[in-house]
Amino acid sequence: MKYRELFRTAQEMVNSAYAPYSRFKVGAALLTTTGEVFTGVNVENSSFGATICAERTAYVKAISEGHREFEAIAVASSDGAAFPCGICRQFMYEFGDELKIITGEDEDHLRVVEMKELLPEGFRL
Ligand SMILES: O=c1ccn([C@H]2C[C@H](O)[C@@H](CO)O2)c(=O)[nH]1
Ligand SMILES: [Zn+2]
Repeated sequence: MKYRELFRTAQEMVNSAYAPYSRFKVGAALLTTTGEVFTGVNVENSSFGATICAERTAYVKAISEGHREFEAIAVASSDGAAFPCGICRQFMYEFGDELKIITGEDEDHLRVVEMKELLPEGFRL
């Protein structure tokens, strides 16, 4: 299953997270509609509000390389299933409400949900 592999890529990223404050490490793997994968981790900061989540790191990398269309994002953490936070939901909604979000405790317990379920009636200009 393609999403299983994407989730494994997210899991492989967890150790690269910079999370000295929360110790909650997150890895993400973002699949474009043309088949490229961009990874990301959470990067925390002494000024806590400056922290960027793994999901947005992956998006920023992909968008800055010219990509705009995304099929799915897998999210893995050092401590069980992680669903994207509210800021990330809004950030990702900008690029489509049909994105699949793959998360779970491990690759045998994956959940696949759609962006429009995570952020119904989302805001877009
Ligand atoms: O889906 C999530 C949820 C949380 N975090 C990060 C932000 C912060 O560094 C830490 C604790 O909230 O986890 C993510 O990267 N993605
Ligand atoms: Zn977030």
